[in-house]
Amino acid sequence: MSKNLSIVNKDLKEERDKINFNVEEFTNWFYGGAEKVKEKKYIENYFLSDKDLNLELDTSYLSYKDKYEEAVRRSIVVYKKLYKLHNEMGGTHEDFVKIMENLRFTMGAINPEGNPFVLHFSMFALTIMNMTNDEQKAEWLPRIFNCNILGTYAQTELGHGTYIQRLETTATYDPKTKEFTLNSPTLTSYKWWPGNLGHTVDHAIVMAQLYSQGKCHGIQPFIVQLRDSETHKPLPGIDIGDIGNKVGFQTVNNGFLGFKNVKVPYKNMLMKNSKLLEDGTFIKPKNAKLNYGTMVIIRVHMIIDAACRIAKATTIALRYSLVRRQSPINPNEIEPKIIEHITQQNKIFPGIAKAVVFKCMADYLTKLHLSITQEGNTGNLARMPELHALSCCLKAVCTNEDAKTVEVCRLSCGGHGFLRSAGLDDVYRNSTAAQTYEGENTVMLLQAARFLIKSFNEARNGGSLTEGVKYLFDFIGRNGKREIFDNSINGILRAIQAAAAGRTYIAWKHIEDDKRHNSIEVATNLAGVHLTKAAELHGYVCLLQVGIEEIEKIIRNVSPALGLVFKNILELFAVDLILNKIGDVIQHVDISNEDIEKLEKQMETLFKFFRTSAIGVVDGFDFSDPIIDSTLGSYDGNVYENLINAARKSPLNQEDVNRTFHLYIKPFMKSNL
Ligand SMILES: CC/C=C\C/C=C\C/C=C\C/C=C\C/C=C\C/C=C/C(=O)SCCNC(=O)CCNC(=O)[C@H](O)C(C)(C)COP(=O)(O)OP(=O)(O)OC[C@H]1O[C@@H](n2cnc3c(N)ncnc32)[C@H](O)[C@@H]1OP(=O)(O)O
Ligand SMILES: Cc1cc2nc3c(=O)[nH]c(=O)nc-3n(C[C@H](O)[C@H](O)[C@H](O)COP(=O)(O)OP(=O)(O)OC[C@H]3O[C@@H](n4cnc5c(N)ncnc54)[C@H](O)[C@@H]3O)c2cc1C
Repeated sequence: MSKNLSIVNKDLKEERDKINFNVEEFTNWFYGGAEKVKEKKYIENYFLSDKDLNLELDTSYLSYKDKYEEAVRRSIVVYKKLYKLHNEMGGTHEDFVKIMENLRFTMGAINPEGNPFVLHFSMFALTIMNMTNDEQKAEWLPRIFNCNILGTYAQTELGHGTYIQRLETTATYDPKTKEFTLNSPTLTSYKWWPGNLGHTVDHAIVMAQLYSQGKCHGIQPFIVQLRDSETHKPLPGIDIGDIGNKVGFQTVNNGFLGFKNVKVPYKNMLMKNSKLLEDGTFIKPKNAKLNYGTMVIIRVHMIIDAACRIAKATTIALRYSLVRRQSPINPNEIEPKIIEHITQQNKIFPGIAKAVVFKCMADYLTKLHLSITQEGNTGNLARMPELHALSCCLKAVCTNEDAKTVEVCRLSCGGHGFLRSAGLDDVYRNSTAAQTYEGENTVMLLQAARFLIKSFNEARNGGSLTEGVKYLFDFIGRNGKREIFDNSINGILRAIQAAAAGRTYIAWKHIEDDKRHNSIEVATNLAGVHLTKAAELHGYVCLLQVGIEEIEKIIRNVSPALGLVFKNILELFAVDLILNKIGDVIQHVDISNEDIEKLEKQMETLFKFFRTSAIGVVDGFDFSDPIIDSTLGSYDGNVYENLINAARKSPLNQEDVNRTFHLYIKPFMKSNL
């Protein structure tokens, strides 16, 4: 890829010259302030400029094994530097978090197919931080942060990923020896999928059914050593390995794991929530779902990941669309930049708006998570179900939108979008993986729908509702009358709320009707399609509601020019949403054909305004060239030079004649068949 930033493609330069707001001001908002941007740039450059990383090597051409080994090598270069930088910065916990936050983006450029240590610093560390008692923290945390041990989160099994109550791994306690014995009684009880498990880590949090005093007490977390600290050989009774090639995440080293009479000391059961006394007496936690806490944290984090993947994909698609010229609109005119085709704007502009609104949602959810966790630490668990429902719902809606948007961006780049060097394939693979991991999206929507149906019943009975679902009262209050549409942002919000509430009502009624002949569980299953649609619409309500609230605040705090851009983005998001959900809206809102045509016209007007701001916004996402890593999306826009340079690096082009010519092709051609 061209490194010369001074020679920017003239079409792209012309676009940047027209930007009428301060791009830096947008960047400062996106990263949470000028200081954070400075930090991000510093940390990014600190790692990416390291020659030992050998980033010139295009790992996509390596074999599966070589890719993994290179990913481990690069990660170790990074982690060594991480500790050096951490010490230089002052060595506090806050410094560590700052570096880790920025590393999330940087690591994508260093190991594009995934990080073989990601679970150590995320789910493993977080579980130990949040589910242990004080002695356990003192014992394990220093070893984790010094990387004396490396760990993962081993929950999913061959037979069960979703319905974790039925995990089959057993941990049987013996009060005489004060040990648990871990076993995998069936093939389906083998752990399957945990990231970094195959050959990288030597420890894991293992979720297993606890048996004590002859009773099963449900799934509990245990810290288990899997490999010898010196030789890295699997310990006796441990059957462990890599699960093989996947659609993506090739270097994450997802693994399998079986136990045969593996002994684990008493102190290794995580005891913050459930407790087991040394004599084997089990003490229930205040809420059994506290043991699911790590999944909730990661689901919350996944919203910002989705926003960033969309931001990256739209940056590539837009920059390319501003330099690619094809197909005159007026027959006698020069070929326009492809962005002039309105359908191209329709492919890319709503995606940019989604990245911004998802970022608002990520900020909101992160704050909510913090406040509900603080309440939890004082023993008040009342809002746990609300957080669970919201994080499930938004994890599903945002990662579904993410995968769809990234794919549309790829399509918007035509043939070149299909090249690996375009940089969209890993983004897409990571997006689709996110639809499955940390809770499969349909299942996540069904969890959110449980909360909606409960809230609907509560509303019907005149009970109280949490803020985010109060719109159900409006629906019930209308008593079967349809919401009257008005074409304002709040009008659009009310329309989507009416659609979400209406679909919740349909699902609720479906269940009530079916309950006459079936159990509640069967009736709920039969209403499943309505339930997932209701939850999805609820997710959009949350996004729009939070988008409106957050963007109103932002507009009050930024320059008028940037404020207009945010207003434009919010309207784009809202109008795109209602047009995409018009079928659901029509069912529950009094909206005329003229209203819909007006919305369609409004979208065109919004595109017109956004046409000049779009490049400023994607530049404002501030992905440096090594991070964007795309022939089509580099800052200089020298797409064609980038493409040919990347092609020349293909291993096949390192010699004029490939040996297969002499081995096979020539003899075949000379054989006269
Ligand atoms: C220092 C580092 C800092 C930061 C790093 C941060 C981020 C890095 C970001 C990303 C990198 C991370 C990862 C890399 C990539 C991949 C890793 C992937 C990991 C995994 O996939 S781990 C495995 C994940 N597995 C799942 O998600 C399983 C999904 N299934 C479930 O969650 C449960 O089975 C399910 C569906 C919730 C059902 O549970 P259960 O059967 O027990 O419940 P019931 O149906 O009987 O009852 C439901 C009932 O329970 C309530 N509830 C359920 N969960 C919760 C909860 N968590 N909190 C509160 N309440 C809960 C629910 O509301 C129902 O209540 P009701 O009965 O309706 O009243
Ligand atoms: C890339 C990747 C990384 C992963 N990393 C980890 C890790 O580090 N640690 C770990 O423990 N696990 C990990 N996992 C496992 C992951 O969490 C599970 O695969 C996920 O939770 C889905 O569970 P499942 O595979 O059992 O799917 P299933 O539940 O078998 O899903 C199959 C189908 O059944 C449907 N279905 C299942 N239950 C219901 C229901 N109740 N109602 C309606 N439909 C239903 C689903 O919607 C889906 O369509 C990872 C997975 C992937 C893909």
